[in-house]
Amino acid sequence: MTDASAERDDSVNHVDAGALTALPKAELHLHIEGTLEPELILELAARNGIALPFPTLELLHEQYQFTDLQSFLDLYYANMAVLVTADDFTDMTRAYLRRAKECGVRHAEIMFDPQAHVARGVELATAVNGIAAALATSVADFGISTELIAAFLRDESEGSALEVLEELLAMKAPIIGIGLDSAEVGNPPSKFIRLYKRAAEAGLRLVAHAGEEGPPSYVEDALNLLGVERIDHGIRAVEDRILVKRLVREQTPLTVCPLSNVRLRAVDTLAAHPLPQMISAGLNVCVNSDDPAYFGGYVSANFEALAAEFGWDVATVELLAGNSIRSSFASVARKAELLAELAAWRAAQG
Ligand SMILES: Nc1ncnc2[nH]cnc12
Ligand SMILES: [Zn+2]
Repeated sequence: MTDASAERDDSVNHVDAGALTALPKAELHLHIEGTLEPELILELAARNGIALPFPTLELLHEQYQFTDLQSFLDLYYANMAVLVTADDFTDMTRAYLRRAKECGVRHAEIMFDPQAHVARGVELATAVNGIAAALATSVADFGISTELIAAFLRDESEGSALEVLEELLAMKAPIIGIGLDSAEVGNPPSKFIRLYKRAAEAGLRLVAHAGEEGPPSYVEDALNLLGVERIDHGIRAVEDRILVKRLVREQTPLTVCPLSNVRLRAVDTLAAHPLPQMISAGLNVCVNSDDPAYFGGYVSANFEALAAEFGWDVATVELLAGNSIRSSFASVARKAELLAELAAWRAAQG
């Protein structure tokens, strides 16, 4: 990391860590299974009598060094073995909401991976009901409005995704939309045209991971072939000037996850992250934590690392928080409430 403070212009209104955690924000790119902290993994393993390959905190911590997306996914899926009962899913979700509250998150759109649980023999209803129980009281318990998104595994078949989607619809699962995640390269959006068509027919909102490790053409295809409203990551879009122009013109939300990108080596260092370039280009970007238990921090940690690295001022973090709120699937009234909170935060910064 470069020493951004050495280059700071004191006339610029920099933001301190306290202000960044108080900043009212929405988190739009968050995998609930990626919030399973090592301590909770061990606790749930003990509760469910599951023998883990890495049975101590020390051994588990040693596994958190990733070379790419797949090396992370291997551990992420293995650790899900501890999620057995609905209470396990509820506890995991509540633990996230507790931490999100400390980060100033006021609205969260939470992805879960239904196929990953069904494949382990966990009933779909167990996962859905467990997560939904925590979300049902998120406003009362944590002051956070929430939505749930079912993310489908792009390295599985479209048929498998369609089967699970039909089951979710039949059980009236409280999902607002669908997403697409897991191993990107070699699994283009074109594999999932029927899935997204079915979800759109069912009135669901559409998002997809694209341009994390995959090429800019995956971002374009997610828009053109799947009709997504929001792109998760999208950082490789910057490699295609014409695509950037389109994304700026259409103000397509890109849910960027900087610490994730560094830990999964999508970028070499935070200093080399394209986010400042994306902001300058006029792209509709926001900051998110992706899988915070694996990538060194929750959403405030992302803001803090970025603000330190790039010497951000109040106006920049306000823009990013505003983008997160405006790009959410929250109601018009809720967005207005959160934007008013953001304006109050701005006024308090002087
Ligand atoms: N960053 C990520 N990219 C793709 N799939 C994921 N599943 C959980 N985190 C992911
Ligand atoms: Zn993700």
